[in-house]
Amino acid sequence: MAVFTEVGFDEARELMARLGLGSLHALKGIEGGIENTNYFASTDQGEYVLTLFERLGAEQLPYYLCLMKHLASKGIEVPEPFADPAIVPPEGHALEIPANAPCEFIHMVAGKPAAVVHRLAGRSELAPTEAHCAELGVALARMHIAARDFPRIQPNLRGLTWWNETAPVVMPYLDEAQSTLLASELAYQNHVAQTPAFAAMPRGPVHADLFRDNVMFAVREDEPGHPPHLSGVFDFYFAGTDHWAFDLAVCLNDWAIDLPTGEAHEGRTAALLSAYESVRPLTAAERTLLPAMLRAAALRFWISRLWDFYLPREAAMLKPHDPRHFERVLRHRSRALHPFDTAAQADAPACAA
Ligand SMILES: Nc1ncnc2c1ncn2[C@@H]1O[C@H](COP(=O)(O)OP(=O)(O)O)[C@@H](O)[C@H]1O
Ligand SMILES: N[C@@H](CCOP(=O)(O)O)C(=O)O
Repeated sequence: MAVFTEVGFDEARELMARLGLGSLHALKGIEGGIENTNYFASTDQGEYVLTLFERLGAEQLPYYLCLMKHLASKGIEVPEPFADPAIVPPEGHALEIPANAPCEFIHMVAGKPAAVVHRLAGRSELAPTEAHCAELGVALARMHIAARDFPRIQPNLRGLTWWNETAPVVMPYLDEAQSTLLASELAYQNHVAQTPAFAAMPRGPVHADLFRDNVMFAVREDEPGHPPHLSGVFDFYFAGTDHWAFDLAVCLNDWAIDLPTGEAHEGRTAALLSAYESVRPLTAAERTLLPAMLRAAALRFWISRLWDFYLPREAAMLKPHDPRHFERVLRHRSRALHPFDTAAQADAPACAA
């Protein structure tokens, strides 16, 4: 992440003590990421991550933090958030809890809503092999299934509505070819969203940003000297209720893409897909619409990168992502054949692009 908001050592020390996490001895701003302010916080009891939410309001945060808690309780490797013992969780069904009710996982730090979670062991694998993609595919499908009974609902805030709102904001910065691509792809995705196949695809809580840099791999304690395995998934702050196939497409567009060209890598695509399907086979509607979802996922990150690039925020440490990468991915995806077979391409909705 970037450090958008500086946190004083004394304020962090008081928070860690209040949460029962021990005595703070180091607080270090983290350079990766672009959405929130993150610090590694080391205490005499362990290693933690302090996140200050820069754009998200306190009414959206319970969804993310309670989802992480829900997944952790089902044995999915995610950072578990720490509760303020002074806040009593509201009773009743999650859907009946008012959005502004106090949430035990949200703390105020430097005037911003914040969370403290466990620091996951390991490091991200930024040059994934087919084996890494296969581990990711299994983890993603297990996560979808484990989240099925999560009782809260919150739309993907970076979904179709946001694309429609944000495209006109970035359009003035684009050249003619880019404007044409953006407008036609948006029209295509609005069309896809009206189709029966779209309505038929299964939905649930999805991560929606499960890129290489949001997954950790670590050597297992009982396998010293062996290669690292997937040890955890983090950064749930774009999660929302959306189609599982969209989430799968987000992963394929990062893990199974050749970064210099933006083209799909056949072996990594096959590894990720077949591993995912070894846990949860895709439905017929998902198979039909996977090419459209791959385009949707490319469009989503092209728009957000354009937005971050041309309308940047102040930050002490910020490395904006390159929007041209997802423009290239989108151009390839809108030309590509179906990842399963070419016959199924004919079943996909008419393409306006
Ligand atoms: N729970 C965690 N465990 C270990 N490292 C983490 C954790 N959360 C964040 N990080 C580190 O912080 C970096 C930025 O976090 P990220 O959530 O991607 O930020 P942002 O929300 O701003 O995109 C990650 O690349 C990772 O190195
Ligand atoms: N993964 C997104 C950006 C979101 O930032 P993250 O650091 O929270 O993953 C992209 O690559 O555009």
